[in-house]
Amino acid sequence: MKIFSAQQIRNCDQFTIENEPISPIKLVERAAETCARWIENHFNKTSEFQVFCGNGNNGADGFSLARILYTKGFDVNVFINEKNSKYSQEAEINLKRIREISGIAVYDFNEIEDLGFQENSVLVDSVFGTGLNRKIEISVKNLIQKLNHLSFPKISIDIPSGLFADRSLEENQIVFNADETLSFQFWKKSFLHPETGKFCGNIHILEIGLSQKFIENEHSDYFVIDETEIHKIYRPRNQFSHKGNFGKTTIVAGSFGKIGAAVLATKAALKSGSGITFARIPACGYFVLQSVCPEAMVEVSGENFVTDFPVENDHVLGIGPGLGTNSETQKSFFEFLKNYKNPVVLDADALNLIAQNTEILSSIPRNSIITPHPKEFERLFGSTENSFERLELARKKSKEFGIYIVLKDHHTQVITPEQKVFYNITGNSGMAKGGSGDVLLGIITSLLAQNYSPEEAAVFGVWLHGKAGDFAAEKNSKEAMLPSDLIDELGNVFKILA
Ligand SMILES: NC(=O)C1=CN([C@@H]2O[C@H](COP(=O)(O)OP(=O)(O)OC[C@H]3O[C@@H](n4cnc5c(N)ncnc54)[C@H](OP(=O)(O)O)[C@@H]3O)[C@@H](O)[C@H]2O)[C@@H](O)CC1
Ligand SMILES: [K+]
Repeated sequence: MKIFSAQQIRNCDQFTIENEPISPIKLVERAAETCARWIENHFNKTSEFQVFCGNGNNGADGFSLARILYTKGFDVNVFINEKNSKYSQEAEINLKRIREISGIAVYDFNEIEDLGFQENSVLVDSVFGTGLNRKIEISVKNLIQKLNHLSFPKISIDIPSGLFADRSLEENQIVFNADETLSFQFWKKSFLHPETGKFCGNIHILEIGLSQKFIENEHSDYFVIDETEIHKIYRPRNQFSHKGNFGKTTIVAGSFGKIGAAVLATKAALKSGSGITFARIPACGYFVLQSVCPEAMVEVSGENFVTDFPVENDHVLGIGPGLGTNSETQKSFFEFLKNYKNPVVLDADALNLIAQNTEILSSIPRNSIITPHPKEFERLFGSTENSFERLELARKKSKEFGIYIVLKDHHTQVITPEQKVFYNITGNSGMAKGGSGDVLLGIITSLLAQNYSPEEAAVFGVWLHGKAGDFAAEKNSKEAMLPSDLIDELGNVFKILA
C-alpha cells in the first residue's frame, strides 16, 4: 500500500470530490460513519463520548461523528474552542447541525475541569488531522496535556492531534496520547516511526472509498508491506521441480561461543525453502551444527573463527551471524569482498567488521542486502537526529553504494537503491531478543538463492520473519517466545500463503 504525504492526501481528497463526484460534506459524513461503525463494534451503549473538535475538517469529522453516535443511542458531549470563529465550511455546517440537537451539549475546551467526566467516558480527539501545519498553540496545548492525564479510553480520529502525517515532531511538541487511532484509507509515515508512532496506540486503517484511480496513478516512494504485495511476490513451488531449482545457500557464520548464531541462520535458511544449504563455520561448531541441522552440509574453516571465505559463484552467501571480529576473519572477509561480484547478504559481525574500516563499503557487491539495526547503521554511516533523518540517510547510502538496506526497527524498513522504502508491519516486541537477526539473515539469503530479486527477498523476508514472530508470540507469549520458535512457525506462515 502506498504511503502519501499530507499534501498528496489532500489532493486525493480533492480528486475524489471532483471525480466520483461527491460533495465535501458527504465525504466527511462517509468518514464519520465509518468511525461510528467501528466505535459501535468496540464500545457498548453505556459509554459516554466526549468529542473534542477543531476548526478544520478533522473537527468536521468529529461533529459529524458526535451526531451519528447520538442517533445510535450513545450519550455525547462536544467540546470546541469558543474563541475560534474561523471554521472550514464542512466544520461550520456540522457544528450548526450539532447545535440544533438539544440532547448534545456543546462546551468550551476550558470547561473540562469544571464538568468532571463520568467514569464511563471515552475521549475522542478530533482537534487536528492531516492539516496541522505548525506547532500547537498554548490553549490547545493545555487541553491536550489535561486530556493526556485522564485515564479514560482515548480515540484519535485520523491522526493523534499534534502529529504531522509525514514528518517528525517539532521540539517540545504536545501530542494527544491515543489508545486507538481510526485513520482514513492510508497509513501515515508518522505512524511507522518510533518517536511519533508511540502516540497512536492501536492503528486501524478505515477504507472510506477515496479514488482508486488517483491512488494508482499518484507516485510515491513509500509503501507499507501488505498481504496483497506479498501475494504478488510469493511463488508457490512447482510440483515438477527438484532441489536444484531452489538454489544453493551458504551461511558463513559462528565463532567459539557463538555457534548458536550459525545454527539459527542455517535452520532459518532451510525452513524458508533453500534447495541446498551449506554452513561454513569454524571447526569448534562442527558437531553441534551437524547434529541440530542434519539437512545442511557443513564446511569447516579455521579452528575457533572463520579464516577463509568461499568464492562459489553459484551459491548465495549470507555472512555475519556470530562471526566475531578477529583480525584474521576481517582480513579474509575484506579480501573476499574485493573479489566477489555477486549479491551477498550481510548482517551482525560482518557489518561490525566493515564499520572498523568503512572504506570497504564501496567493495560490497552491487545489489547486496545489508541488515543493520540502528546501532550498526550508525557505526556504518554516522548518527542522525531521529529515525526520519536516519531513513533519509539510508536512502542516500543505498543509492550511493547500490545496495539494499534492511533497517531493523519496530517497523523495519527496506530501502532500495532506486530510493523506494517499504515499511514492514508484521512482528512484535517479543522478537527483540538476541538471535532474531540471525534468523532474518537466514530467511533473506534463502529467498535470494531461490531467485527472488533482492527487493523481493528483502521485502518478503522481513514480512515472513515478522509474521512468524506474530504466530510464535500467539503460542508462547512475547516474553517466552524464542527466535527458534519463530523458525518453527515459518511453515505455518507459508501455509497461509499457499
Ligand atoms: N483527506 C481526506 O481524504 C479526508 C479528510 N478528512 C478529514 O479532514 C482532515 C484534514 O482537514 P483539514 O485539511 O481541514 O485540516 P485539520 O487537520 O482539520 O486542521 C486544519 C485547521 O487547523 C488549523 N491549524 C493547523 N495547525 C494548527 C496549529 N498548530 N494550531 C492551531 N491551528 C492550527 C488550520 O488553520 P490555518 O492554517 O488555516 O490557520 C486549519 O484551520 C483529515 O485529517 C480528516 O480528518 C475526512 O473528513 C474526509 C476525507
Ligand atoms: K485528531
